[in-house]
Amino acid sequence: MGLFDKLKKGLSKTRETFFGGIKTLFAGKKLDDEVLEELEEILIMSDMGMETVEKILDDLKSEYKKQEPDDPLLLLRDIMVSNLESEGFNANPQQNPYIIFVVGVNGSGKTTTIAKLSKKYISEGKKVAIAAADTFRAAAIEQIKHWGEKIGATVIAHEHGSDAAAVVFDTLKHAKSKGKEIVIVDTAGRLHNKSHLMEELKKIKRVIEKETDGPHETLLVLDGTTGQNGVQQAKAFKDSVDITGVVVTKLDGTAKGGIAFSINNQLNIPIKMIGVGEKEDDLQMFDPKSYVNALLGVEDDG
Ligand SMILES: Nc1nc2c(ncn2[C@@H]2O[C@H](COP(=O)(O)OP(=O)(O)OP(=O)(O)O)[C@@H](O)[C@H]2O)c(=O)[nH]1
Repeated sequence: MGLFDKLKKGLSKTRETFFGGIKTLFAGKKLDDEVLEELEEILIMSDMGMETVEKILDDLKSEYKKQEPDDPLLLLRDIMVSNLESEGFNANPQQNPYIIFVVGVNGSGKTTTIAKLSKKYISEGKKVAIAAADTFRAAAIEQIKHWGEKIGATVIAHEHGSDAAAVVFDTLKHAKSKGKEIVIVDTAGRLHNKSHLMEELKKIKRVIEKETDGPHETLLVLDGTTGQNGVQQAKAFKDSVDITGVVVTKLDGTAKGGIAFSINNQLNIPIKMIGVGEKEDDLQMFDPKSYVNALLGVEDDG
């Protein structure tokens, strides 16, 4: 199965529940008030966020008048795409080591994301070191070690319960002495309380800043099924560490695929990757056009 087919399959729940209905709604009709009202309802239900829905509708109305398109669905597609911000995969970063700091609550898909990213860099011929800095959970250390072995990345780990910042310090030292071009830092998603967690993340960040010119990327991994709660959670992370990109996972498990727009808009952070299933290839680099095509059931025209 090709990447787009995987994406389409992963987004079938949200397409079948909400977005797919737009095609039928538009078929052979003029975009009059009634059609636009129904469209508005679909978009709101998809968790897109009111502000984005209004912006998309305004753009659609004015462009529809101007362009009189044969296929308004493609016009809507283009407008939706312009409301999503993405940032490509930095395959050949100039900084060495290039440091990717990964944060997010437990269970959001951090480990899967780290494994996938490491694999991608390894396939680009880069050497990868992973800091097992979620020392709060013994299982997390084991899980990341297991992945490291599987994909050929070195994992630097200390004992369960040890100082996370010290693990990061050692990983940076290792990367510099062994010529590892990419360092990925796994972190805890839950400590005794939220402020404790945020303090730990800040401490790790200070270590990275002191030892290198990084972090070069700070990725927040967000479970797409948590909807608006996830967006609130993201704000807390954003306030503590500067998030440079979001990874939205488990989009296959939600009917509300509009959440990607909401995240983009409310947080003002580009989406880097999305997860649409549990298999390795189901975590994809985020491409707004393919995403919207898959939502609307439009063929991918590149
Ligand atoms: N359906 C689906 N499941 C996913 C996706 N991404 C991750 N998962 C699953 O979600 C669960 C949690 O993923 P992990 O990568 O272990 O998450 P984590 O944030 O590292 O969690 P901890 O190990 O608990 O800290 C696993 O069972 C994954 O297989 C996705 O895009 N879709």
